Amino acid sequence: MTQILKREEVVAARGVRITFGAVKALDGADLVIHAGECVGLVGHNGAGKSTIVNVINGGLTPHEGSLTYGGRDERGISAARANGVRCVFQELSLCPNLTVNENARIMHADLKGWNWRSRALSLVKTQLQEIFPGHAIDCDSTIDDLSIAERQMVEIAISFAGTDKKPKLVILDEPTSSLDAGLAAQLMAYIRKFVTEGGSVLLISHILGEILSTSSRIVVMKDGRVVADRAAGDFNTHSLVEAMGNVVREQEFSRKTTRKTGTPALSMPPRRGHGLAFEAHRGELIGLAGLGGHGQTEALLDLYLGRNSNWWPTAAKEIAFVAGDRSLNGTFPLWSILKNLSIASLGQLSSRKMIDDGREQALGESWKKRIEIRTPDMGNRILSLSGGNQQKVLFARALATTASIVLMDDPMRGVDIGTKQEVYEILRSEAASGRTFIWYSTEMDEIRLCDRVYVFREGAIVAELVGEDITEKNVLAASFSEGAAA
Ligand SMILES: Nc1ncnc2c1ncn2[C@@H]1O[C@H](COP(=O)(O)OP(=O)(O)OP(=O)(O)O)[C@@H](O)[C@H]1O
Repeated sequence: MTQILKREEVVAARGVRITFGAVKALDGADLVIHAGECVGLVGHNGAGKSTIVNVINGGLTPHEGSLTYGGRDERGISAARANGVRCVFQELSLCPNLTVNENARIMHADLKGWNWRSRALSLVKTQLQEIFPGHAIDCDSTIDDLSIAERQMVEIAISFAGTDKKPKLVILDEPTSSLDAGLAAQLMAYIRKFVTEGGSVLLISHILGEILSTSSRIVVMKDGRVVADRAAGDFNTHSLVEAMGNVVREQEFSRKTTRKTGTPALSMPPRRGHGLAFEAHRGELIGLAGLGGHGQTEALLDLYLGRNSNWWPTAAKEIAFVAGDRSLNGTFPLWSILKNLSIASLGQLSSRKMIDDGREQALGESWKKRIEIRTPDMGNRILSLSGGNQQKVLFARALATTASIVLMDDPMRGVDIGTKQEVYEILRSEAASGRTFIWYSTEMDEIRLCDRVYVFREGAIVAELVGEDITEKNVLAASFSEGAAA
């Protein structure tokens, strides 16, 4: 610890206050980052993590408090950039209609002159290979053609890349939210190496395991303030959750052990003409597992839209969907939080074709309390919410419907641990009352909560795991084994 404090100060924000109307996003927060350390930053949804990132990155000027780079008082995005600060935002910020190398050019202004395209391409390719060895991203693609995980990987690679010199500090705001466990482990290994070589990383994540295993120091935020700042070795999961202001609850779930019987609520023949067929029965919690990008999202979309040529949902409106890419397919950015929540339930909120405002407000208030949507007013715009709180609204939108089947495409992305525990309980009790959930998750802890799990590989279902067989070892074995479904 003493050694860390003696290191060069890369950036220091002290006593920072930022308000948005009535909301105190930062209420006198301090964050100092030194060369050669990975600082883990954790806190509940809406604690102020992304806001302090925006301050350090020069995008927001503190209403009060000081900000220095290397001890010098400077302001603005270009000052941050000139001081070697790079940021991978929670809402990915690549230009979707440009190619990978064109995006690299935007982030690295010095990639100019003759042949810049091939230099940009080789910069990204080299960096991707260094962070995610063995990746299969086609770097000639337009960003639109990449999956959300691939976009996240490209943005991370562009941020760590250096045309002449490496960045001093890379801020990663929930960098693994769309990555599967294997890719997340590769990134964590790279961060450790980067830090050992003298670089600094500010790592924000709700996955406490990666914070504990990768950070040298952990800073905990609550309601716009730093409430703990200690060496990572001084924390364990339990103490970290407590410092965040949550109670650790043991997830005691009794899985359904009965075999599938009767007519399935939803079914689908083997995908890509091989592997196993898919079936979901009433009241089941079905997990879709496997490495990210192996066809789980496509399977959910086929189930929802009935695009599979051999199958058609009998009553599509009986199915609700929680989209995986919230900014692309989830939120209506110009609408209020309440309208975003109620849109899928208008039928039940209307009488004589008119929406009943009172019932709509009541629906909003009940979900606001139930999963703690942190806002002073549900009439505020959805984009005024922190990322995790937006995700909660999408989740509530699906659960508030009367749909008997709920499809979920990695719905807990960026949701804090306290809310996750709450949501797991809601899922379990709704399943017990007959709702069927089909849940793609990149987190093994969530897959373990399911009654039955289908493991995907190269677009097909290669294994079905039930009850006690749902283990990380079995999921990984099926994900990698050539003939798993044979
Ligand atoms: N542009 C904005 N307008 C109004 N309120 C905002 C705006 N940006 C952030 N806030 C509010 O500031 C608070 C802090 O938000 P912030 O995004 O920093 O939280 P966070 O800790 O990053 O949360 P998450 O874990 O969900 O990403 C929240 O209450 C949020 O609603």
